[in-house]
Amino acid sequence: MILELLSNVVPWTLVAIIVGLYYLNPHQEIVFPVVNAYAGDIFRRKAYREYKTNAKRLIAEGLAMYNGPISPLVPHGVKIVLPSAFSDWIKTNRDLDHQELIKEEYFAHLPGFEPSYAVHSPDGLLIDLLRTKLSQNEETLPTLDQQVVAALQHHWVDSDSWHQISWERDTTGIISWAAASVFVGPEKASDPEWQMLSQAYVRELFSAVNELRTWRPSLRSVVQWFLPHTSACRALVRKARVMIDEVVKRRAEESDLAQRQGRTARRYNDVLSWTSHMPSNKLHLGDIQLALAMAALFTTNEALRQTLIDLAEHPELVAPLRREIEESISRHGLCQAALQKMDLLDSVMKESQRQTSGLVGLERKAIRDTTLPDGTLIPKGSHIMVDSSDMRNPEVHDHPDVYDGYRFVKRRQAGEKASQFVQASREHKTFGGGRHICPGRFFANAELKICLAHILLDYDVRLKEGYCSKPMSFGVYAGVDPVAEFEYGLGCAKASSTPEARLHAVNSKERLKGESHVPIF
Ligand code: HEM
Repeated sequence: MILELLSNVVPWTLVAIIVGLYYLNPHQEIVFPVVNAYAGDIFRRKAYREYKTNAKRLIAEGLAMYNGPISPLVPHGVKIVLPSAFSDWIKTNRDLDHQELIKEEYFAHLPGFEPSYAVHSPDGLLIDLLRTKLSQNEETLPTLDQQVVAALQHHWVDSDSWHQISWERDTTGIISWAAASVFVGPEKASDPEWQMLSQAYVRELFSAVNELRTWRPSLRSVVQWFLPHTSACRALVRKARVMIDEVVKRRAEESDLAQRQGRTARRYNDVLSWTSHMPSNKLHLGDIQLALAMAALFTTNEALRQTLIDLAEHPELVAPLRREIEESISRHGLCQAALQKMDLLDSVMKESQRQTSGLVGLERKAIRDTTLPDGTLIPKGSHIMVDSSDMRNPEVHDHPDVYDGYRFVKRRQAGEKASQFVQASREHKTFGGGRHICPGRFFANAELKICLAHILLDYDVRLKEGYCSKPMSFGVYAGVDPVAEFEYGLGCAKASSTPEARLHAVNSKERLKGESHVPIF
């Protein structure tokens, strides 16, 4: 009886849900011709598949069909419009593959960063992470800067001739490896499977956020089971949990063995180890890892990319920066104290941040009716954004549109208290502010300085001749130029200069690698 009832009701309920979803689907009207919208593809799974496997063909066919902007990628419901400049770029880029397209995907998703999706650091864990130093019995584990060197050696081409960067591989790869060495530990930092997984999760999550935003809030909890990016996120979470459980198990076995042999077990100093020993933690350790990757990768990567582009555009900064780095590391190697002495590098990084954050930043939702001191009422549920235009305000910065690597050194010398990279202020809100100010900024600072120190001492950088890079604006947001034609070479400029200069470069490289020093993490 019950079965009979169910068999009558269930199909009709399903049909009603599907029809309802179809008509309620609030996908926005797309102004430009869409090249992969298929009839009946409600959840855009087919569009997603096409995008994943045939993006190159989709774009080529789209461009052949329409001579103007197209929206080739809609699987997640986000319009990715390729204006003519991009069309040209795509036409001339000989080997466009999925990796290249990810650039478009990710810059279209910049607005996806919402504090509500960020992990909150339980018990100040992250702060601990960022401040802690290694203790004695951990010297066998690679330090953060050794991991950066390994990542650079792995990803960047070791050649004296100029080489065009692949942003996806050559910067995301470094940042992700460096961050993983502190988050998940040495076992997985360089593991390509973990690298692919954590980077894919970040991409899928931003896409999923945008994908969900195209549906009414009341439907999101249902459609999330069917949408491609949310499904991909769930699959990646499952995989991450398995991988992290394996590491935890292996560490436990290693510790048991050491105990049985009467040795002191190796002590890991990474988020994985800390969270696994934290009784109050109720989250799966794999979930914490993914949440951290989400908060740390995109943001730090953008900062590295913009700084590299600015250095390439301002070669006059390179020599003083190299000098500063060499002087700072000459006594103790690349340690925390050395990083603190790199004032110019700090200023350059902050100035580069100013280039892409000059518009409007943080997004918030009012959780109750709130009246501001001047009487303005912000009704509950309103989405508000914090105006960051002071970063480009001539009353705050002299010649705000000019890139000045020394800007924040000068402000610091003039007695300004909030001019360091990690400091947030009313005028400079790239790390947010108040209770939720980014707890990862100290780590980002160290990671970026270490990466840049190695890059500056080992490589020469430049933009392809004639290329002029500009940050990209997306509505109220700004992001790093995703297609900047940036080149690097192992001592190219030095090779073409004097033999002494070349020797000097080699010496710096050896000094960075060889000297034993107090590790940072
Ligand atoms: C240059 C790199 C980075 C930038 C520009 C950045 C920016 C931000 C911003 C704007 C927020 C929101 C703050 C607010 O709501 O007021 C935030 C939050 C957060 N960031 Fe970062 N971040 C960076 C790197 C990192 C790194 C490396 C980590 C991890 C080690 C991290 C972990 C977090 C976490 C956990 C939060 C949430 C804090 C909370 O909600 O209480 N961030 N970040």
